[in-house]
Amino acid sequence: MINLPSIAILGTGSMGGAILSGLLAPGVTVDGGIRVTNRSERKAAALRSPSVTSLAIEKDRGANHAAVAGARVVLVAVKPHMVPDLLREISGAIDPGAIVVSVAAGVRIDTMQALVDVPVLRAMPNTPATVGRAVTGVSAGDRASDADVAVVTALFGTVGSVLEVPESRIDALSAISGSGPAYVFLLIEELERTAFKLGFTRQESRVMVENTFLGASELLAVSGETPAELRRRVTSPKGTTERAIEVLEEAGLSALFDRATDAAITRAQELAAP
Ligand SMILES: NC(=O)C1=CN([C@@H]2O[C@H](COP(=O)(O)OP(=O)(O)OC[C@H]3O[C@@H](n4cnc5c(N)ncnc54)[C@H](OP(=O)(O)O)[C@@H]3O)[C@@H](O)[C@H]2O)C=CC1
Ligand SMILES: O=C(O)[C@@H]1CCC=N1
Repeated sequence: MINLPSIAILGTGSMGGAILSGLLAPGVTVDGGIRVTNRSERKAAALRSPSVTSLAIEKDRGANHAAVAGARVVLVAVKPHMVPDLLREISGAIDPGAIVVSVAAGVRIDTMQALVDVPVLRAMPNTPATVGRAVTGVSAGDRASDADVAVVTALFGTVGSVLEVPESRIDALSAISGSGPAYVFLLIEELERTAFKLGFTRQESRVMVENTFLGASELLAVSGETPAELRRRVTSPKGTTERAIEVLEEAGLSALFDRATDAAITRAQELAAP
């Protein structure tokens, strides 16, 4: 059983919504309730339930204020460029004993602590949070206590595993696990496209490729082997896989991943100082 204190989620889109699903999972209780906000009433209405007070800015300009008042945890999950204005808007309504946790890429703790009087922490989850399989990096600012870190760890523990990292590492973590699901989905898309080009139907391509990814992930999870060893077991000496892997390596796959993650880190730095 996980017990969490009252929480407000400001911006309940892909990421905020995934975290909300963790709060609503069996075995999790939130003392004092869950309040969430969005800009549009359409989105807010879809999230409303006996356990969730869901407010829309377009219906009530004071929605964020109302959500934050009395909350012990204020989770900020709007787009990075909106964070400073949002914090300015709510700073007067945040309880003195509350903490702010932001999942926004790039936006630094110092920047946020300059706008509110309470401790600020950053968290970088990923969308597998929706199915309870997130990896979340958590960084605490200098105002945060061990108890604050424990609350945030418990919060993100409802949607997967948590790693505490210094803030200096969070952009790199974001480039790996925050963005990582998109890299995996891109590979799946590409392999499905290739299967279709080789003459399989869309449906056949999907069955083959998606089950290959799911099966390989499951094998990695249960076998206790390294990915390198599992790859070796597929790659028969002088066989067909060896030929395919040679092509990927000759084309510079390793260098491409280095470049891609460097680009994500550079973008996070740009978001820090828009
Ligand atoms: N998506 C991901 O994989 C990850 C995202 N993040 C971070 O999460 C944050 C949100 O990203 P994501 O969930 O993808 O984006 P979304 O666009 O899906 O969600 C943002 C939400 O914020 C709402 N919103 C807009 N303005 C306001 C406001 N003033 N007050 C309250 N809510 C508002 C939007 O409502 P409406 O749609 O009605 O306008 C929308 O539901 C970003 O900062 C991103 O860096 C971090 C890790 C992973
Ligand atoms: O693309 C983004 O900016 C966010 C942060 C990590 C994943 N999605």
